[in-house]
Amino acid sequence: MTMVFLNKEIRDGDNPDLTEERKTATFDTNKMAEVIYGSEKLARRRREISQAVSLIPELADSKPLPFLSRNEKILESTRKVTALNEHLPRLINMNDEDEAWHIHSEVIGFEGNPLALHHSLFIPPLVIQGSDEQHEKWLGRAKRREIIGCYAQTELGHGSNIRKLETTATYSLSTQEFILHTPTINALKWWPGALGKSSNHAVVVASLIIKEQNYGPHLFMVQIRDEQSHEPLPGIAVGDIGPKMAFNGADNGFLGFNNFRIPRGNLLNRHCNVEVDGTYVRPPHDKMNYAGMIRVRSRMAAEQGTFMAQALTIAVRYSAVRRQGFLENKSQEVKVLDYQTQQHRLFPAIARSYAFIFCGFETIQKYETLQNEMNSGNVSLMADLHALTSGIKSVVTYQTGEGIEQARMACGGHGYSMASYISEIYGCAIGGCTYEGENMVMLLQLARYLVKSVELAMRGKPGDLGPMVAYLAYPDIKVDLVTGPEAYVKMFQHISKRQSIKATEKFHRKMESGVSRDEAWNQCAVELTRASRLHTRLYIIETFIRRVDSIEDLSIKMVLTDLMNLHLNYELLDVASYALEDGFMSSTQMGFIKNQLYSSLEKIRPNAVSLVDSFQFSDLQLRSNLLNFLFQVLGRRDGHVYQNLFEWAKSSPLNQTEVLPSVTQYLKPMMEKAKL
Ligand SMILES: CCCCCCCC/C=C\CCCCCCCCCCCCC/C=C/C(=O)SCCNC(=O)CCNC(=O)[C@H](O)C(C)(C)COP(=O)(O)OP(=O)(O)OC[C@H]1O[C@@H](n2cnc3c(N)ncnc32)[C@H](O)[C@@H]1OP(=O)(O)O
Ligand SMILES: Cc1cc2nc3c(=O)[nH]c(=O)nc-3n(C[C@H](O)[C@H](O)[C@H](O)COP(=O)(O)OP(=O)(O)OC[C@H]3O[C@@H](n4cnc5c(N)ncnc54)[C@H](O)[C@@H]3O)c2cc1C
Repeated sequence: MTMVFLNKEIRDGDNPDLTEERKTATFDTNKMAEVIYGSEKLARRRREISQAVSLIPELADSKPLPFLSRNEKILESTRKVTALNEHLPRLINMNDEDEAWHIHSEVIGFEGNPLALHHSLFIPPLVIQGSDEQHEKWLGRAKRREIIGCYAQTELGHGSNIRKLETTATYSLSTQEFILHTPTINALKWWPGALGKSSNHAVVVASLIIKEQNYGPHLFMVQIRDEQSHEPLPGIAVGDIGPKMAFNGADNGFLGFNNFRIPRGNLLNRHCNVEVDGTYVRPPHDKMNYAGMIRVRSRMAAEQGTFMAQALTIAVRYSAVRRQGFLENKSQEVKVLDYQTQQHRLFPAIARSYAFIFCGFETIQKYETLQNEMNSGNVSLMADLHALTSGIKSVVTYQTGEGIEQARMACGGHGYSMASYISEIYGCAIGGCTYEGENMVMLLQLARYLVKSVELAMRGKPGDLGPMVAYLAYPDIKVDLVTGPEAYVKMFQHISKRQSIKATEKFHRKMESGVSRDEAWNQCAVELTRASRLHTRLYIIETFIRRVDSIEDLSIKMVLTDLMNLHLNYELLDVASYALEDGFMSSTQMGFIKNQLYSSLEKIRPNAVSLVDSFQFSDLQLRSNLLNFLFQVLGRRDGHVYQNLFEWAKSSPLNQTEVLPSVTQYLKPMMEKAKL
């Protein structure tokens, strides 16, 4: 059998323009995949899983999703995810989250499904916050999918400010139960994925009230629907919140409680507790109940990096088969990928995808360390990781949105068609700017940390600064960018440090002038978010450099060095005004950065297709598969775009009849009337 992803594999019948691209690559895409996914085993397992999935027709879409109604989409995503459930034990290692994530994204894609949140937001908080006894009771059932769950925190009136959640869980001393209640419409849970119609359990976040004292948000395991009839339990109102910008194969929902009682043992109590007599046992960290959110945010860089990579795979392959206009040779139109503007649109985004994935690996590992430490009662790492992941989730989601949108535009008119699949990827990815903490709110969380760090440095205590912010106390020494990546890091450190200090000083000046702390903070908020972005971008650059330094294979190292140099120059150019402002960067250096950037584009050009091929997304994953050629078609590995676009259009329900009712009912009478 032919393996799908051999390096430079040339298949008979592939579009020759793509074949030519694959021949020019200077490296092995399988080896690059090992670097992207972290090991030979992980990369190989992904290929094996993709191969196995492609041989199971029931795991492919049975109809083109853009042509389906909302109900049909939910039915189809549920059909696929339950069919997948049957095959899973044979296809993946059930204890391996990476394999599970990969196979779900192959089969489900970006449209969402009723189990998407079960594994990413229902089981993890149960694991993190539940006691051994609670694991015994619910975890096995959840993992076996005997029950389906979601994470119900956000309310109609409050999402960002979770201290003000209005849903209450009042402890009843007499019955030793919690009484869940939704006092107002605003207090309805609103948004939780898979809550609306699919879940029968939820981890609910509610304000814990004991003897009229409010102890803030806590997590409770709540059964919301009958396990046999699937009807909502008495005292519960639940439903779907309606169509969204994307993710319409999932049923995001609302949930209200009318004095709904749950046993005392349903408070997830690994780290805190309410004893029988109502005594509250505090967790080791004030924000322990927020730990699950750090976990999700720590995964977002890698996740969003792969979202952007999928859009770029589609756009780069398409750009290599799309010919339009002329350069020197007037006898043949050029591939649009040869235009410098097209390269400038796509290549920096490829570099960011790599950067986000590398950075994501680091944050996931950091979270795992935190989790182990928390399990043994050490919460000292929480503040640092909260600050770091708050910044990273905000920067990567925003830049991923930018990158996907550029990918769409790079496909011209066909990018606007749902046949490109890019709008679906965009709709899902851009949600990341909002979910898991609205970006501005999270940038301001990181800013708190930066301001505190600057204050420490100002008080002459640089030794107290953690490694992530040690640079805030470094002296300013001018750098020569020609010397390489370290000089770029130093330049970025200067920019980031200066902005953090400026924002902190402004904040102090406001307070000294008599403005209250909160008001002063708000008056400096834009400057503070700028500091957070710069700090985060610096961190991402550093992770990129660390990763490239660690690579041994020379051919891979060379192409990744080109990509890293592109990243360094693109990022620095983007923030150059900060360094020009105080003369730290000269206009000559600015010119140098631009020239380096343009020369990086040229260097990357012959490897562009192979750099995206290296992500090894299957045609199924890009909804461009051969088996189901009627679906989204722009990113096909074989490059046969046009005939498949035509097939796609022919399959539109509108084309199943020649004369539509809109014509007979309205247009024809209008035209007839005009003739009179
Ligand atoms: C076996 C098979 C398995 C298969 C499984 C596979 C599954 C795969 C499935 C599918 C794959 C398909 C692929 C397609 C993918 C599609 C993906 C799309 C999915 C979409 C899913 C979306 C899910 C979304 C979920 C949610 O959004 S849940 C809700 C999230 N909500 C928030 O994030 C709220 C944000 N707000 C807050 O976090 C807080 O309110 C706050 C902003 C942090 C403020 O909190 P507050 O208490 O008010 O604190 P402050 O006063 O501001 O600060 C005080 C202090 O506390 C510190 N602090 C704050 N938080 C933390 C913390 N977490 N840790 C540590 N410290 C913290 C803060 O720094 C302050 O410190 P200082 O005082 O020292 O400054
Ligand atoms: C696709 C999707 C899936 C989701 N899934 C879930 C889920 O499974 N479970 C769940 O519980 N929730 C879920 N959510 C909800 C999500 O977590 C919240 O929408 C998110 O936390 C933002 O909160 P909000 O809606 O209250 O925004 P708001 O806070 O109302 O934001 C509105 C504006 O106010 C600004 N703002 C708010 N507070 C401040 C501040 N302090 N300083 C400066 N500016 C501020 C914001 O920056 C923003 O510009 C989901 C949301 C989406 C879009």
